[in-house]
Amino acid sequence: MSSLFNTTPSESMVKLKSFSQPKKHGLVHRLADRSRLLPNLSLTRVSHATNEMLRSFKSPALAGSRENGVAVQAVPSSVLASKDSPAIAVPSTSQALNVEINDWVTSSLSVVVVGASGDLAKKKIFPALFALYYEGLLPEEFQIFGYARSKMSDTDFRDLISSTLTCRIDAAEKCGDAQEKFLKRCFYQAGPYDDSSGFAQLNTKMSEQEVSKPRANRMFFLSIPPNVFIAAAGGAAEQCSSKTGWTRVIVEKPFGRDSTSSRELSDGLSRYLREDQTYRIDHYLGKELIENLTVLRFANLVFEPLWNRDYIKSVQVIFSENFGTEGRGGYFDQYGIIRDVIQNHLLQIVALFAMEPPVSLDAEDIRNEKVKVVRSMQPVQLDDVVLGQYKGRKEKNFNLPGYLDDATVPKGSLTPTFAAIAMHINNARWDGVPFLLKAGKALDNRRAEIRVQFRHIPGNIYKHKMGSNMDNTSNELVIRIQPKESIYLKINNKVPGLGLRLDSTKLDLQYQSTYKKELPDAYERLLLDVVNGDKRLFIRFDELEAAWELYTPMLHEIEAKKVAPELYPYGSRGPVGAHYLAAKYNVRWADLEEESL
Ligand SMILES: NC(=O)C1=CN([C@@H]2O[C@H](COP(=O)(O)OP(=O)(O)OC[C@H]3O[C@@H](n4cnc5c(N)ncnc54)[C@H](OP(=O)(O)O)[C@@H]3O)[C@@H](O)[C@H]2O)C=CC1
Ligand SMILES: O=C1O[C@H](COP(=O)(O)O)[C@@H](O)[C@H](O)[C@H]1O
Repeated sequence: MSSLFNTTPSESMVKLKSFSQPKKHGLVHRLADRSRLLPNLSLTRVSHATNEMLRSFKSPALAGSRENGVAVQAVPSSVLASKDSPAIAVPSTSQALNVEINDWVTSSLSVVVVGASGDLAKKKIFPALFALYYEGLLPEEFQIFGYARSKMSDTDFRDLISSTLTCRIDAAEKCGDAQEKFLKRCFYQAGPYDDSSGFAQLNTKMSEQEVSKPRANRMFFLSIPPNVFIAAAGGAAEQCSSKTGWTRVIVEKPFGRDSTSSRELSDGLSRYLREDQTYRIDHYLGKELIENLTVLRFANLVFEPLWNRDYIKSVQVIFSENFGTEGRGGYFDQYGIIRDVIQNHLLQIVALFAMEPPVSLDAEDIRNEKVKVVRSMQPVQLDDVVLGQYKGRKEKNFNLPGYLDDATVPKGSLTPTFAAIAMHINNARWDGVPFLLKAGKALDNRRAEIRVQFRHIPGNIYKHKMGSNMDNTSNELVIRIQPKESIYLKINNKVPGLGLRLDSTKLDLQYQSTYKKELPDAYERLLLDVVNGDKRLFIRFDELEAAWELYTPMLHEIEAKKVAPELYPYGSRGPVGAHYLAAKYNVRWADLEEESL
């Protein structure tokens, strides 16, 4: 427990700061917040966790409040000397403070990548950290520490990171110099995950670098297989918790295999970390178009009134990849596509899509609404599930391997690499609207999108001009998450000319041509949010529990009955069974109707 949790109210003082504007969100606003407040050493970002903590003091004078634009921040008296010109002093306590202070004048930031030799670290984490550094979004005093069992010197580690860094096309200026400076801030410590000795050495190494600022904030990314999550969290928390600032830990999925294992994992982690320190990442929540989903819904009058069972006939959330499990078969076989993609990424999208308007953009308000809608969903029935597994395909010039051809996949595995699922939300807004989720590997293209099918136009006076297939004439809203990020609305329009002929065309927002800016990777957004203590895009423990409750009985049934997946050829459109599932709900998979990307 942090010392602030242990201190009595009298040992802390409360700092009041007036904000003339309401709390803002988004990268630009966060930057604005930071630069606006940087000169003022009393800058503190008031997180929900801090407010919760303040409320728990139960003293009206000390309780946190945001009323009338006044944010209240608790700061230990040992840190702040005076209300107006706070002199910063190193807290005398030897315990971790975990105070929510992001004051980069007085604090340094250390980012520890546990599992630094691994695939995710190289593919996503180091490039994202460099992008944030290049954009000037990290504090002046920051350093990166790699931790893994592999033996490496600092130089080897810098070479490894260097091979992962690229410069953005639209931000290549002085990028080489920035890379060099970035690499000088990288250090490596080898050690085991299940023994605290290595973490103790890491702590020493970190402390040696964290000398220029009185406070050191520490952020850990557990980029390791789940069997070592708890041990590594324990080692990191016990040996490396910051004694002067906050300590936050990012945990990657999989968060268990079912309700029971997920709860065990949460319990294990909670032995070392409080919920407010734990950041469960779902990188789909960091994607630009997903971040935009709530903007689209709640900042445009035209959509929200239609966002219900009266106007929407079905919602489809589609994820497809045109490559197999290449290289990750060992991991994948223990999970399968439902646990790998649907239970987390696609369900999170559905929750954001279908939730009621939150009271505010505060992380807890959003997450409260997400939990509510997930808990309104029916647990998935096996009748509403179609499973598939890709098989090899031989053509004249190439040979595409099947899932079972992967040497790391057990012979005869029944693990699905494709699933289509119908879900139902039992609430007043969505009663009777099928949510069709589809995810597959080794299909004919790579895409992720949300497709909203609107109902037919009642009493349509143009019916005779529109052809007999009413589905082709209904409006459809498509939110393409990737690639070629876009939002378009299919509408019926008069074909220009003297006659009266209608066709279906698009009101089309293409990000590439409209914004002319390379979009940040999801990990950049999410890592920055952790730095800023913003939990809006991270999964709360009760959300996770509710999510597993929807899928666990069905997953167990599949395993108990040894349900065989329908085979589909590598590079195809997936198993035929998926069409029957859609037909059962009187809809078609809309991605199949459209030209491929
Ligand atoms: N890669 C990806 O695209 C994604 C990964 N994830 C999740 O992120 C985490 C990291 O993924 P990824 O980087 O692919 O994982 P890796 O398999 O590459 O493992 C990361 C590191 O952990 C160590 N390690 C590997 N296997 C074991 C083991 N059995 N016991 C102890 N240590 C081991 C290795 O380092 P060393 O031997 O040096 O200690 C390895 O470099 C996982 O939880 C994964 O499920 C989530 C989404 C996507
Ligand atoms: O979490 C995962 O996501 C990736 C797909 O992520 P994307 O950002 O490239 O769309 C998926 O390939 C992987 O199996 C899964 O674990």
